[in-house]
Amino acid sequence: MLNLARRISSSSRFGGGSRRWLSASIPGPCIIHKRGADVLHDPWFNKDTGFPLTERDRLGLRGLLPPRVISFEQQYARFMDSYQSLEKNTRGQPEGSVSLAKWRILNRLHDRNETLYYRVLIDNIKNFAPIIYTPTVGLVCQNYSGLFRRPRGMYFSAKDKGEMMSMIYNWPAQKVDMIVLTDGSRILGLGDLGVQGIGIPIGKLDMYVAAAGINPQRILPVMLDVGTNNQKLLKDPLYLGLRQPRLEGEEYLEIVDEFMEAVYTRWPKAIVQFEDFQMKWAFETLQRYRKRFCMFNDDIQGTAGVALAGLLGTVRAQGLPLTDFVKQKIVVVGAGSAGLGVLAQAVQAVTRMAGNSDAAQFYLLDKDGLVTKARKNLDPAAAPFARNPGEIDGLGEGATILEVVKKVKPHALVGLSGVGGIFSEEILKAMRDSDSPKPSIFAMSNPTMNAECTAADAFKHAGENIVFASGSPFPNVDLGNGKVGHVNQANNMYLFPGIGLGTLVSGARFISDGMLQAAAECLASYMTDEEVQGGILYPSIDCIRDITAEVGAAVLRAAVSEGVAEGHGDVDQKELTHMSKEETVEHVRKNMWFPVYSPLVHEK
Ligand SMILES: NC(=O)c1ccc[n+]([C@@H]2O[C@H](COP(=O)([O-])OP(=O)(O)OC[C@H]3O[C@@H](n4cnc5c(N)ncnc54)[C@H](O)[C@@H]3O)[C@@H](O)[C@H]2O)c1
Ligand SMILES: O=C(O)C[C@H](O)C(=O)O
Ligand SMILES: [Mg+2]
Repeated sequence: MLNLARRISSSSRFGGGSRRWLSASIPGPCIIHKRGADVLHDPWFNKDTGFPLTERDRLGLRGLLPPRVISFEQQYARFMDSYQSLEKNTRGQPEGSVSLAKWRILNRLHDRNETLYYRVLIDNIKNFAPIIYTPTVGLVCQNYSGLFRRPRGMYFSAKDKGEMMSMIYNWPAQKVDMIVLTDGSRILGLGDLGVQGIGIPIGKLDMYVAAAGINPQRILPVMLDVGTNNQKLLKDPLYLGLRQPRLEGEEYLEIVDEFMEAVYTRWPKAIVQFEDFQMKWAFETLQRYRKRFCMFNDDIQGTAGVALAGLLGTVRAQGLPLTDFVKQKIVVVGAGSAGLGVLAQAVQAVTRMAGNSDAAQFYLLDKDGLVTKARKNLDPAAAPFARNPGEIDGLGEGATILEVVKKVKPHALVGLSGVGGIFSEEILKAMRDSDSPKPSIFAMSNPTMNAECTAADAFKHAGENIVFASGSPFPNVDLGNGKVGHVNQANNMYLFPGIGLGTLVSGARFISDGMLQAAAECLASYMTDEEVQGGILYPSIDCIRDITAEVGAAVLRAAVSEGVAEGHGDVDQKELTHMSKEETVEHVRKNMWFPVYSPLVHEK
């Protein structure tokens, strides 16, 4: 519901520096250089029927709107009414078309009135996240060329080589804080969707606004269109991207290099989040840019922190001290950017706890089964996690998931394969013999259809005492007798907004391992013992702004202690250094934008 008691932002509509929030109830003015119909057609300034009469006079709007002024609260209620009517009227219709209808109504509001859009999004994040983010965003990407009405964000294609440095100045905002970039090559578990993958940066940045209060006037979704290898799209007459196979090798890297140079020439303090790149480019670009630019890869690094926080939670759920993490047997299915990122961070955690990684009992499987040192053409990125063939009771190269689960009896089974339903009934039943009293099953692949198993199947086959997490939301499971199987959403949305916000407010030059580790540790320690004992590993998405403020503060403090923070806005590095933990959280919170109608003041 609309929360009128919230604090309001005085500043952010200017795009000029992030001034502190006011606790007073009068929002600061906003300078506007347009008048008349141009104001109504700019979603950033538009208030629809909410323009007060004096403002209508000042901005030349008189006569362009019906005479009655409708308050923000009334507009909000009217939108929610139409949304709820849509829900009622589409009951019983196919889920996909209902979700798309919901996405359309939200998208229309986004296109028309950003203030109202972000306010309803923030207040109803639990209901709307599955529409603007996973799983519906996957469907939107699959149908993007048909759904396209208006552009959002920027598109740089292979045909723009040599032009990017000037093209970047076509973006109308003077300042950009946060960019989410994709090349569309691995969209969720849906594969190569080419230019249609732009839906992902848009959805991620909506989460940045909702969860981290990044000013929406300073976000930029970007599609790097280097072609697609998706034959269906290449043949589709409506496909909006380049009709050519993906660039490879140096040709590909030259495009990404040029884009990165262009971005940092115009906005040297912008943060770039790489999203949904196929594995080879995800690792290569992270390696290539992470010390030169302020960037991170969400699928590798954001996912790793969320998974590690969840896995540490499952140790606590068993009533064990955190240091027992080193004894956990964890099977990860999927050796891509996400699976390898998770294992790398888990190994780092073991090393911190035990002094070295010898104790780690992790098992990695890909499409060819258990990854061992006997693997032909073993991927160097997977090599550190390859087991010796036969070291566990005859488990050899390429052993199946079922064989591995039966022999290893893992404490946790983590799915990051992108393959829906791969945790079969037999595999889930085998988890009943796990060495853990509360076996964990993380079906983290997105969207819902690609989850390794459903929540209901996990509780049905693996038993009621499991701890369950999925990447896309599932409803809690009714176990009968008043008992409920809790579903956690192990999604990087719990970390990337805080990583971005903490980095921004710290003014860090780059994103260090220490900053990422601090983010994961903060999330891991967020839940109480009682909650984790009840199988609840992550906070409710309803309080995503609170957790993001905490994560952001942890990231900021790590940046300060590692000496990479340079300060942001009118708060310099020295001032950041002197803030207590509580003051840092408050400072991060104060930097969050919050949507209200600001008085508009026209300037030529
Ligand atoms: N929940 C989250 O926060 C989150 C974050 C990142 C990625 N993901 C999801 O994880 C999935 C994988 O992402 P990625 O970037 O690692 O993809 P990727 O393409 O880099 O890797 C996929 C891996 O799965 C393996 N695989 C394919 N079929 C398999 C099978 N039948 N059995 C075992 N392994 C198999 C492949 O060999 C590959 O190693 C996607 O569905 C994505 O949506 C979820
Ligand atoms: O986009 C998500 O929901 C999580 C993750 O980044 C993914 O690629 O699946
Ligand atoms: Mg992703």
